[in-house]
Amino acid sequence: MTAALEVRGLNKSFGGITVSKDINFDLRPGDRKALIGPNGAGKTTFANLITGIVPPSSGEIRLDGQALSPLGEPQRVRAGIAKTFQITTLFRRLTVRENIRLGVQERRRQGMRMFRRASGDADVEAEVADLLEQFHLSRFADLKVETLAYGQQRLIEMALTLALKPRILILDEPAAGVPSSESHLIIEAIERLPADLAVLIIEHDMKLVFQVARSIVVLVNGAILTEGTPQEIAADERVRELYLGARHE
Ligand SMILES: Nc1ncnc2c1ncn2[C@@H]1O[C@H](COP(=O)(O)OP(=O)(O)OP(=O)(O)O)[C@@H](O)[C@H]1O
Repeated sequence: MTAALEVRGLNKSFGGITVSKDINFDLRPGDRKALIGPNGAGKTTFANLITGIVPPSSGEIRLDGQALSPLGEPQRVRAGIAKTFQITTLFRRLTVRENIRLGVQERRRQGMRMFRRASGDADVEAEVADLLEQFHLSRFADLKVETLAYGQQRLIEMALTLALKPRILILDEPAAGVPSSESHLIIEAIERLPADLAVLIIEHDMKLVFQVARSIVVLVNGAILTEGTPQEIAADERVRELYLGARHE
């Protein structure tokens, strides 16, 4: 089966520094792939190359065989590539429901422009209710975002991103800043994502990575060191050195 997302020979340099080195990477429908690596390994840059925030120096990224290079960031979102919103983009004084409704309405507006398809308020509300349910946010629906725990705010971000109906979902540090007592909320939400969605998780929290990822890519100095199942990665001496070496010195 053709990969939904194919990255071939991707390179990126900032000035004289190469931050992405000859990256080859596939993401298929249903994948739960994690990208890990030490600070500065180039994980965020790789995500930014996929979403179109930064252009590559060379190489190619294709979605269903189509080169993404002509498309800017908003066009890639419309093509189905979405990265989680950051909390700063939530309207903190609006309720959870109002925030998610804005996301659904925005996607429908885009859709109408493209397909001239009319959609009623009832459809919007039904979709909002489904997203609230999926992320176990229904009981908080009419509370202001600012009153919720940080972990729940990160769930709202995820729900908003899902409102875009992406095919490729990039979760950029979904557990960052979330207290460990709330990290199960994030893990459960990832486990409940639609089965056919292609998911790439960039995360430092190894507990989360090993719990939700079915395959793990290790990036070091901009290059892929190895890719494997969680069991293979956990047993890989080079990876153990990377993560444990410093602590055992
Ligand atoms: N716009 C930019 N201009 C110049 N250098 C950059 C730019 N963006 C990133 N870099 C450099 O590229 C390298 C990789 O950064 P990147 O943020 O992609 O790594 P990362 O693996 O996501 O790190 P972290 O885990 O700390 O977030 C770093 O050395 C960084 O300083």
